[in-house]
Amino acid sequence: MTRPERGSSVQAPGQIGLPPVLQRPDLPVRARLTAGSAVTLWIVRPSWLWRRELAALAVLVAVAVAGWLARGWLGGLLAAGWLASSVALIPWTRHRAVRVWRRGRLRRHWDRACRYASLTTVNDRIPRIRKARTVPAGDRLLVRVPRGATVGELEAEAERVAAVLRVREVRVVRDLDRADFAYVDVVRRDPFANPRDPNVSDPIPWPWVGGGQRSLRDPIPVAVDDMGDEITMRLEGKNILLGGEPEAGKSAALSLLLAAAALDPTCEIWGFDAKRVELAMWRPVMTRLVTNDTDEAISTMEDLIKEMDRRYELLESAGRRVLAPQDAPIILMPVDELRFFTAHTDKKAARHFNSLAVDLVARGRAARIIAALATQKPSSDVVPTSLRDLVALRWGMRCNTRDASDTIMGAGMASNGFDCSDIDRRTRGVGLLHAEGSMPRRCKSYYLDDNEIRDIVARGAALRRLTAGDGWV
Ligand SMILES: Nc1ncnc2c1ncn2[C@@H]1O[C@H](COP(=O)(O)OP(=O)(O)OP(=O)(O)O)[C@@H](O)[C@H]1O
Repeated sequence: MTRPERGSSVQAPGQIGLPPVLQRPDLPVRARLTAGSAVTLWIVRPSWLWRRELAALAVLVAVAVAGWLARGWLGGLLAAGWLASSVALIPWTRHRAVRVWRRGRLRRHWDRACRYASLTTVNDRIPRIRKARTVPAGDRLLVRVPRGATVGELEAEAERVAAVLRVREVRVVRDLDRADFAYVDVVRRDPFANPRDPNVSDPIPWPWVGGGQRSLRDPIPVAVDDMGDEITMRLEGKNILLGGEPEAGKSAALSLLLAAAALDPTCEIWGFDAKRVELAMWRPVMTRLVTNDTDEAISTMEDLIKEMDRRYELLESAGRRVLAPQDAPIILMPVDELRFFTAHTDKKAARHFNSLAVDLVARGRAARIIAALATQKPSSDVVPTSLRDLVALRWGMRCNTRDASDTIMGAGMASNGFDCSDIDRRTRGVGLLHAEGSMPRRCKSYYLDDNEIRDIVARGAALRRLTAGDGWV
């Protein structure tokens, strides 16, 4: 007999003239309720889920009974009151009690959500919470799926689980080493929304703001994700593309990379700034700065390509494939407002710039030349696919459309749920950061104000003078 499709209905044979009877043959037949299963269903399972609360109640009752036995009913009342008020008044016990109660409530809600989402196995097991921690956006759980189930099934029902839990979203990511473990993010709120004034995006200070010398080879802290975890970025051997609508926070994000480069005195910065004011503050630590002059931009690009070829010749003559730190400095090439150069009205100049940029981005990584390209118009005429696909790191701030989002994040990303046009316009600096080998993460960049930038630039310039051999700073 062929099994009808899930959710379909068939007409049962009935008497002629009666309305058709719809059946749901796909519904599982319930087992008969025995005394044992009733006890399990209505007593054992709820008691297990309430076990911590029941244990606390049992202790309270035991203390009250002890008091009653010793001093009568007044003694019982006083003993129970003393225990309850001690737990409530001592901060340590109060926090612990609240935490235990919250965890218990989370487990009960999770249990109910999994059962409503039909995530039970044939022997009535559901994915179990092994660890839980509270994060700014809600809860992060480590969940183990029971035998016979897969993490994929939990992922497929994430939306249903979220609806039962009454939260914004439930995200499921399988553990790389264990197929039965999954990280589940229960997103209850937007941690980047400012509850005091939703129109103001509260800046998060950059952890390296007050520090001394740094290396661009180290992981650079750039953002905090919505689970409260810091996101770092390794720039060496990579390129990065930043895109988003005006005022979305691209220049602020780019300034973090510039700040890290400024604090590394061995690093050279060759900047392209079509708006003239975005990189102007960094001029003291820059080797070259091109503004809105396409001819100069092209000749600087050509110089960079010459430098790249010189580095490859050096490697060839030394019989090596990898450039050592002492061979040549890292060059950071920030471009603020890519559109001005790649989609310039002088089509010939724009084509020339594009071909140089593609060559530099394609071959520059091993020669330690890092391109950091920012654009406020993420469209294919501004960011040619031939250029975008060579860039490993993508950072999409709020975009106007799904297409614009896909131009930065990659084709099809928006329909897979990674859509920068979903980001709230008011939460400036929030975006999706897509690093190689991982899924894009929603995050908010750290922020440097003008005074902090001035301070970092002064320190960077002093470090450069010191490295160049000047005895004074
Ligand atoms: N991470 C952040 N935290 C807090 N505020 C931010 C953040 N990033 C940006 N902002 C706010 O948004 C404003 C615009 O940021 P920014 O200049 O970086 O945007 P942009 O995308 O480069 O804009 P444009 O394309 O017009 O140059 C900043 O002046 C700042 O007030």
